[in-house]
Amino acid sequence: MAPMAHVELLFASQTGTAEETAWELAREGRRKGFLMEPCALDDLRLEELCKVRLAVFVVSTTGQGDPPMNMRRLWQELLCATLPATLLQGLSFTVFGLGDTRYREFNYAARKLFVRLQGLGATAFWRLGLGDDQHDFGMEQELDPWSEGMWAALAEKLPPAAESDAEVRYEVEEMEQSTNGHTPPVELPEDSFWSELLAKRSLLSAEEEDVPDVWNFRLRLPPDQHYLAGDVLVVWPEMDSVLVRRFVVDTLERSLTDCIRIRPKCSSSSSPFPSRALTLEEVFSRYVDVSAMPSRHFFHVLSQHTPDELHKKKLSEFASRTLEAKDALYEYCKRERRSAAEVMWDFWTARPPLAELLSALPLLRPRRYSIASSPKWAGPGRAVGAWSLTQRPFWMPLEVSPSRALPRMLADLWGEHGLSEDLDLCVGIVDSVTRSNRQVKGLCSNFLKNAAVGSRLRCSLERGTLQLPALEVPLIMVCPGTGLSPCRALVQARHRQVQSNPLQRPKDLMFLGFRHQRADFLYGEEWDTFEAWLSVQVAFSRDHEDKKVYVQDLIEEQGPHVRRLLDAGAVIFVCGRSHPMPSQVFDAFVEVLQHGGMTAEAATQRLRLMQRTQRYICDTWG
Ligand SMILES: Cc1cc2nc3c(=O)[nH]c(=O)nc-3n(C[C@H](O)[C@H](O)[C@H](O)COP(=O)(O)O)c2cc1C
Repeated sequence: MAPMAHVELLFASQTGTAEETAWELAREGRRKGFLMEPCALDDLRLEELCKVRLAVFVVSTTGQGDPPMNMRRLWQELLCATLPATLLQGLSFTVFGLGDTRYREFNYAARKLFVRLQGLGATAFWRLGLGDDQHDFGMEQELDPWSEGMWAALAEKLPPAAESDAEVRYEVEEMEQSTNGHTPPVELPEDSFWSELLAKRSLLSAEEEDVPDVWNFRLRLPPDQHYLAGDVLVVWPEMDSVLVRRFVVDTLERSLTDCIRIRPKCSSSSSPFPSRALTLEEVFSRYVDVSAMPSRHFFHVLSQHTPDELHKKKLSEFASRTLEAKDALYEYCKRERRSAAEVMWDFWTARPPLAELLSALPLLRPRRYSIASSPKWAGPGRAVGAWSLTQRPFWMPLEVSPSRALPRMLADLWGEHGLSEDLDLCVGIVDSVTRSNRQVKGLCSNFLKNAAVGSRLRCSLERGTLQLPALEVPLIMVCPGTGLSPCRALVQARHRQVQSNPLQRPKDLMFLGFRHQRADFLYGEEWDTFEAWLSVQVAFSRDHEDKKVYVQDLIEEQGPHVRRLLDAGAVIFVCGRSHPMPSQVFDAFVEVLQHGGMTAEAATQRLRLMQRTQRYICDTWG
C-alpha cells in the first residue's frame, strides 16, 4: 500500500479546544488517507516551518485578540519586519480559527496568521475558516463545511493513500496489580513544582442568594520559585474522588487499583500519561477529565461499542453532521453542560475498550489564576495563621504571624534570602444550576475549596500580561469581581514603590465592582491603606433600588480625573470576565474623552493606539 500522504497539522490553543479540534481533524484525515500529527506551533522553529510544503493551522484567539501562549514565540519571529517576502513561498496552507463573535477582535489570531503567511509568500490552498463559540451548534457549524472543502482541496494537491481505520491515540496494556501497596510518586509536569496550601477562607462577609462564593487561598512556593506582581499561577487540579470511584467502579465496572500502561500509538507523539504503570484511580483522577463536556467524536466512539440498537441510533445521531443532529446534541449536551461521565451513565450499554475511550475523552487541563498578591508584601491582608509550623522561626509564639510580629524590613529580608514566598489566589467557586435544574460544579475551584490545609498542589508559574509601570506613569485599573486579583498584586507592589520614593505621590485610580457592600466587597478592609496615592471607586451594582451601577458608570462619573490621568500618559489595565465588561468599559472611556471635547472617532482612535502600544491592556477570562 502507498504510504500515507503527510500534512503538517499545527495548532495554537489556550485552553485546549483548538488542540482537540486539531485531533478531530487528524482522525478524519487518517480516515481519508492523510497522515497528520497535531503539533503546537511553538514546537516548530522558523527554519523548520520554511521546509514545510503543506500545512493546516488550527488557531484560537485569547485575551482581547491575542494569540494563544503556545504560538507566541513563533508568531514574534514571523512578525520580524526584515524577513524576506519570499520566505515561505514553498508553503501551501490553510487556517481554521476558533473564536467568539462577542469579542470585537473576532478570530484575530487566525486572521492575522492567514494574512502574514501570505505576506511571506505562502499560498492558501483553501479559504480561512472562522469558527464561533456563540453559535448554538458551536465550532462545528463552521468546521463541517470548511473541512469538507478543505479535504477536497487537499486531495487535489496531494493524492491521499487508501483510507485507514479511525485513529486511536493510545495503546493500553493491562498489567498485574504489582504496586505492592507502594504508590509511586506523582510525576510533575515540566517546569512545575509542589506548593503547600497554607490557608483558605471565604471572602464573603454575608451570604446572599445572588452573590457567587469567592475564596482566598494562600499557598507557599518552594524556595527556588519566585514570582512578580501580575504573574499567573497554573494549577493542576485532581478529580473529585467520589466521581472517580463512581466512574471507574459503577460505570466501567472496574477496580480503582487495576493497573494499565498507556503508550502513544505513534512513537513520535507526545503523551499526557507517564510511561509507568498507572492505576485506574490515577488515570481518572489526574489525566483525563470525565467531568468535562465530551466532543462529537466521543459520541461516535460510544456508538461503535453498544449492542443496543436504540442507544446506537441515538449516539450515531448525536455524532452526525446534519442540522437536526447538531440541534439535538446542543439540547442534550451543550446547553445542559452534560459531562462525559453523565453521558456514559445515560448510555449504559456503550462501553468502548479503554484505548478507544481514553483516546476520545477530554484531557484534564490545568487552570490559570492571576496571583492576587505581591511577593514580600507584609502589609494588610497577610492573615494570621498563614505560616506553616515547619517554617515558623523557633522563637516565635505559635499564635503570632511573623509578618505582624516583625518589622517589615525583616520580613522582606527573608524573602530575599532563600525563604519561601507565599501568594494569594482569589477564586470564584463555580457552582451553577442548568435550565433543567442540574447542578454543575467547576473542577479546579472546587478542588481548591475542598483541598486540606497543609496539602500539596501541583503548580507552575507563568509571566502575566500586566506589569507595574514606573511611578511617574499614572495607573487606571478597572477590575470588577475577581478581576481584582492581578490588580491587588499590583497595588501592593506599587505601595512599596511609593514608600521607597517618598517624594513622588502618584494619584492612581482603581474601579472595583461588586454586588452588595455587606456581602461581597472583596478585601474591603484593605483598600484604605493606599488612600495617600490611590483613589478607589467601588460600584455596588445591586445596592441601589432605582438602577444597577457598574464600573463603567463610575468611569464616566470620574471623567475629569480620568482625563487628567490619560493626558499625563496613564496606562489602563482592565481585568475580569471577558464579556461584556471590557467592551462596555472601552465605550465608557470613549464617552469620557468625548466629554473632554474629542469626537467619538478620535477618542476611539486614541484608545486603540493605546491598545496597540500596550498602554491599554486587558487581562480577561471565561
Ligand atoms: C479569556 C478569553 C479571551 C478570549 N478572547 C477572544 C477574542 O479576543 N476573540 C475571539 O474571537 N475569541 C476570543 N475568545 C474565545 C476563544 O477563542 C474560544 O473560546 C476558543 O474556542 C478557545 O479555544 P482554545 O481552548 O483552544 O484556546 C476568548 C476566550 C477566553 C476564555
